[in-house]
Amino acid sequence: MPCGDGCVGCRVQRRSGTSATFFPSIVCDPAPKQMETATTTGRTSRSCWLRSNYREHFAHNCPRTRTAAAPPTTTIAPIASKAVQQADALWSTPMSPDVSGRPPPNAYADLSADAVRKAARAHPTKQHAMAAPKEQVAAVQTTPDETEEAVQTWLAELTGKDDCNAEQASLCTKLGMRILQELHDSQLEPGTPCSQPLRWVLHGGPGAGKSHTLKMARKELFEQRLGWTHGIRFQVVSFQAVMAELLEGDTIHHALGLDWAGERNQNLLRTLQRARQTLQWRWLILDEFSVVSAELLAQLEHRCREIMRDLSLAKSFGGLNVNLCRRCSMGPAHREEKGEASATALHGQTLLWGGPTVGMQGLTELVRCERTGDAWLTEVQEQLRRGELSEDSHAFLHGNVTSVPGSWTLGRPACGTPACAALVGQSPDTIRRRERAVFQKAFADPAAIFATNDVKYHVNKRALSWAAEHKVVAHIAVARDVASATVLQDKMDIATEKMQWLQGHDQECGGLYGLLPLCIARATDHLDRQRGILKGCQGIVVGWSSPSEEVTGDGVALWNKLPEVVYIKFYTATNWHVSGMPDANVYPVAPCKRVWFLDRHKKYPQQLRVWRTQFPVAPAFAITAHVAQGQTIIEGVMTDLNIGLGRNPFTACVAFTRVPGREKLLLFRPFDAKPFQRGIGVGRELLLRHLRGETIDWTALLNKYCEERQCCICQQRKQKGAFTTGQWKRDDADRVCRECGQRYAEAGAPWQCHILQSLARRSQFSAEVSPTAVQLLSSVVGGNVAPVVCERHAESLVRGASATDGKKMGRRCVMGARRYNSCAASPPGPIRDWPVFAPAQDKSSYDVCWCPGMVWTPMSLSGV
Ligand SMILES: Nc1ncnc2c1ncn2[C@@H]1O[C@H](COP(=O)(O)OP(=O)(O)OP(=O)(O)O)[C@@H](O)[C@H]1O
Repeated sequence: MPCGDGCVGCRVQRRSGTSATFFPSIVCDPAPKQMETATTTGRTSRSCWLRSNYREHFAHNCPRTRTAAAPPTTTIAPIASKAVQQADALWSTPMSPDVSGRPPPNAYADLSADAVRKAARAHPTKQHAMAAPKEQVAAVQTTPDETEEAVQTWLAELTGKDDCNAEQASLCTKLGMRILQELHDSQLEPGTPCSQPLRWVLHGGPGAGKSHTLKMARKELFEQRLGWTHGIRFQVVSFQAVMAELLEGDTIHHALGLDWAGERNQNLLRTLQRARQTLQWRWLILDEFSVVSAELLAQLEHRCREIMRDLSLAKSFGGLNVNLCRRCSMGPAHREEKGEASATALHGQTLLWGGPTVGMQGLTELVRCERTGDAWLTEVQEQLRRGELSEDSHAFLHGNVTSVPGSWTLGRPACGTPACAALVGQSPDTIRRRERAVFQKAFADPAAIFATNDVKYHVNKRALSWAAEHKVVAHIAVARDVASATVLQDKMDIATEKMQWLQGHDQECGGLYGLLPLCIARATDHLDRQRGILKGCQGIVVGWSSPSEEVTGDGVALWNKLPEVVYIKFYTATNWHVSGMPDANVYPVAPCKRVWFLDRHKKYPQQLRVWRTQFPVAPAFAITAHVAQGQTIIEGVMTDLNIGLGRNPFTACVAFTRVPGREKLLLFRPFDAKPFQRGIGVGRELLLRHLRGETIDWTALLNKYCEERQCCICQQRKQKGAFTTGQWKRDDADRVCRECGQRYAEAGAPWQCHILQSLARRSQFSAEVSPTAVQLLSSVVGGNVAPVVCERHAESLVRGASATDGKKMGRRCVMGARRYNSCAASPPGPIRDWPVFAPAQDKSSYDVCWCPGMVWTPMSLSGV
């Protein structure tokens, strides 16, 4: 993050009273505290950024709106609206007058959309590396280069390589040794037992070079030295398509044919086809497995057993060598069907925790951050990752007072930059203004990475300022919403309604934008696997077939009717060319139609159906952290660490760790340090220790984290989850587990007697107050004392045997009461301190049996 006019080396000094404060990073205008909530309020916040433009346009184009009186009122929660205002303020650059009403040249207007689309459907001129060939030859292929010598030469060269550090070399050696072992095994006599496959984990912090190492091993060893082909001898998979694209691999689901739809027979057929293609797989490399749930890992393993030629059921992953690449970053992004969850999750966990025979055999840890040489940034990244953000780092990030100095040494900025020296003595506001001027210019283009889709949606408003800055007209594709007959009956003013739909969140409208600015775009679907245009793939709109209706003004052109295609130049791993197109990597994207429901929050059946037609792309000014995983973004990143206490801090860390240096990082707004100071769950560290082969004191951990308490009914000791919160918190011995409670509730006897501790039917509780007890109490307090019915307790009596109710009520069954009364002659505790009850005025008000809990409950007696 630069100080002054772009110096990257120092932290700008500013005077504040007697102490010097520093600005290592740039933070845009401090936002009010409530902004935090805006991040978490979800989708209540709506963009109104084009409303006025569109309203005007709509009024001229839709006859029904001319008579429609009131403009639509969009309700925006006050807190959320502040977030919108801030985004608007940041990117509300006025449109350039030069471009107003002047459409940009469209070199693609004359192309025939149909012909181009037909050409795009044909196979790409160059096969994209990522997509596995549709049908591999089933016959076993041998590669002549597959020799021990080839492997050993490569291993020997590793030591002299500049781009391979010691830990990375250690993993490469591991892979190489395994290949040598397999080559050796292939020489053995048939029937001789072979060595165990390698199941290994590669772990490291952000930017440690995990993907780099895997790529190196794949390209240099597998492909160049051994002549292996991806998809035939080895497979690289990842959970998300964008991650897979980065590694030139494939998604887990696609590569292994998971979750196929259709008939079972069809699936079996496809499984057979897949098995033919995977006949010679020897290696499976899974990147970013920290976002893979235990269920999916189990499914993957199961599918490997199904499709691999090794028929031994005892072998995990069907006898494949498996390399899992892991970052301690985010939680699983994937959840499986509930029905199967527990069984498959357990199996998935066994693969990690089960030890070398069934699971992972060990791990290699990459400890050096290779992405950035910025020691300060690396330290802050590590603090964020570990959940141990120091107060000083937090203060540095906000330009607040710190307890340690930055670059200010010996009365001058240590960086020696004149621009930084000029800032000395300036007011904090001036410094901030100048810094903002620097960052706003520098961060006009870079992607913003956010934890959730909601904030990301607002940041995409940058499209208008981007267009103004690049002196082009901002083209907005207006979605076409066709309402079903039920909607037309239900909604009286459909024109006004439609305007509001256009401003809705794309996630709620079939994943298609209502108003879609077309400049920098990102595919929201897999548009063409062969060419690597997958979900999340980025590109720039370069042209379109002429739209029939266009309204221009203020540097914005609204397309009332969508063009047949827009031409987008996609940045894919490999280059390709659609015949008939003037440029490489330009792809025609046609609008698609999706269904969404106005009453989506209602339980099924949803009836208010709307069909939306729009291009399946989104503005690419902002992406979610999940999409950004695994990328190194050298252009810079804008991110938001203001995530609120409930969110996962690791998601925010992903954005923070994508950059090669602090000057490439912009924090969207101030953030609270607390979510980043809560440490990380013990599980992550434990798994690492387990994989390292360290001895873990499981008994001590069980005692600490898996406390057990006894159920008074079944007498079994159970963990917290087996009790309701109230029962778990009980400090007496009458705790009842969920299972017992449920059993008694089903039998119609959910009320617990505090004397016998058993559960009983309501009829087993007497409606009479024991005369012995009244007599006893009267003798103690020296007057006519009668128990009083407490309506509050009476109410709780019928609700069941919760711990709190039980305590208040002192509920006892008839037998329990008898037993109590028989020993009540010598009640525990100082009798004189017993509470004195007002005499009952009207016995008829005693409609509930055991109301005077405080008098009758042994707990109350002993408690006073
Ligand atoms: N040994 C090395 N020498 C030089 N550069 C390296 C080395 N290892 C990795 N890099 C570079 O560091 C950057 C980060 O590497 P990579 O993306 O592989 O890290 P990662 O561990 O996968 O990161 P993350 O988990 O954050 O996605 C890349 O630009 C890569 O080229």
